Amino acid sequence: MEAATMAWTAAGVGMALVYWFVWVMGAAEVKGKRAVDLKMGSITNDKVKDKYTQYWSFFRRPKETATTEASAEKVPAFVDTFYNLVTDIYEWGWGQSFHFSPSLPGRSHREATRVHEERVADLLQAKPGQRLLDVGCGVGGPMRAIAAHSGSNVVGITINEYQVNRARAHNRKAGLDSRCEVVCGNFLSMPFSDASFDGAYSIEATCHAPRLQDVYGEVFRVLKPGGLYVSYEWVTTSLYRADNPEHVEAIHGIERGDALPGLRRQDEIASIAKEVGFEVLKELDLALPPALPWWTRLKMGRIAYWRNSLVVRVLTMLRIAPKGVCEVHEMLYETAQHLTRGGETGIFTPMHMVLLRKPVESK
Ligand SMILES: C=C(CC[C@@H](C)[C@H]1CC[C@H]2C3=CC[C@H]4[C@H](C)[C@@H](O)CC[C@]4(C)[C@H]3CC[C@]12C)C(C)C
Ligand SMILES: C[S@@+](CC[C@H](N)C(=O)[O-])C[C@H]1O[C@@H](n2cnc3c(N)ncnc32)[C@H](O)[C@@H]1O
Repeated sequence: MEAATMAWTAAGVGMALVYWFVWVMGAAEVKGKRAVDLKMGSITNDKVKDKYTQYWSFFRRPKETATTEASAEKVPAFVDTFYNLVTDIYEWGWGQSFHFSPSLPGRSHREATRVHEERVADLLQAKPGQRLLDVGCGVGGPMRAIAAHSGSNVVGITINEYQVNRARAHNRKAGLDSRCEVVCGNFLSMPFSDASFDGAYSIEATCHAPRLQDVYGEVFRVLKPGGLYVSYEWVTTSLYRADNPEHVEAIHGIERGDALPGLRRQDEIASIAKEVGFEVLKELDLALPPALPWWTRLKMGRIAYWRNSLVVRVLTMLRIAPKGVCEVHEMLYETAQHLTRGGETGIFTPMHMVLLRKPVESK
C-alpha cells in the first residue's frame, strides 16, 4: 500500500474510533447528557482547575471542617462548587437521580432507583394535590418519580444554580413542570413560610450539612403540624472502628470525594430528630439484608470507568471538555472505590431511613 493511502486509512480509522468513543459510547447512562456536552456547571473553563484545587484543599480534613465554626459556614459554598464540578459527570455516568438504591433481582438499575424513590412517597402517604418539599433535590430525578407516582406537587431546593436549570429543563421535558418547581437556596435557611408543606423528604442530601440539627430544624419549621418527613441518611454504622486504619481510610475517602463535612453515626440521627421536636415513627437501614448490595452498580462499572476516563481524556485533548475534567473524573473514580469498600465492610450506609412527624399540637 502506498504511504498516502496508509496515512488516509489510519486517519479514517482514528476518526471512526473517536466518533465511537465520544458520540456512541460516550452517550453513557441517560440519553440527553452526552460526553460532548460535559460542562463544569457555571464555572468558566479557565477557572475549573483552580476551583477544583480549592475544593480539594477545603475538604482534605472533613471532620475539622464541621467542627470549627468559621469553616462550617463555608461548607455550602464549597458544596456548590462541588456540584458545579460533578453534576454533568453524574448525569452522564449515573442518570438524573444522584443516589444509591438496593439492587433488585432481575430489575434494571433504573427500576431499582425508581422503587427506592417511590418508597419515599409511600412512607409519606403522599396524595394528589398535596405540597411536598424535596430537600436537596439535585437535577430532580426523585422529584419527578415522586410527583408521577403520588400525584402530589413537589418543590425542590438546591444550593446549586446549574442544577436548578437542569432540573427545570428535565421537568419541562417530562411534562411535569406544572407540578414540579425548583428553587435555588440553602436548606439551612430556607426561603419558605412556616407550616407551608404537607410533607417533606431528603434523599442523600442532608449529609452535606455540618450540623444536622440546622437542616432538620428548618424542615420542622416549614412542615404543617402532623406533616411527615422521610430522610435517607449517609452514616457510619456500628461496625466502624476509629482505630482501624482501613476503616478510617475508606470513610475519609468517602467524605473528601463527596463534599461531606464529616459523616455522622447511625445512632445519632433519631436523637437529633427528637432534639428539634420530631416524633420518630420508623428508623431502618434499608441496606441491611435481605436487601441486596447498593454498591454492585459501582463495582460492575470497571470497564465503563476505563472507557469514561478515555473519553474525558480525548475530549480534553480536543478542547471539547474543559481542562480539569480529568482530575474531577479521577477523584470520582477513587471515591467509587472508597464507597465500595464502605459498603462491602458494612461500616457505611447511604440509606439509613428515618420517618419523622411534626407533632399535631406543635406550632
Ligand atoms: C449522594 C451523593 C452522590 C452519590 C452517587 C450518585 C455518586 C457517588 C460517586 C459517584 C460516581 C463515582 C464514579 C464515577 C465514574 C468514575 C464516572 O465515569 C461516571 C460517574 C460515576 C459512576 C459517579 C456517578 C455518581 C456517584 C455514584 C453524595 C455526593 C452525597
Ligand atoms: C447527592 S445530591 C442528591 C440529590 C437528590 N436528592 C437525588 O437523590 O437525586 C445532594 C443535593 O443536596 C444539595 N445540597 C447540599 N447542600 C445544600 C444546602 N446547604 N442547601 C441546599 N441544597 C444543598 C445539593 O445541591 C444536591 O442537589
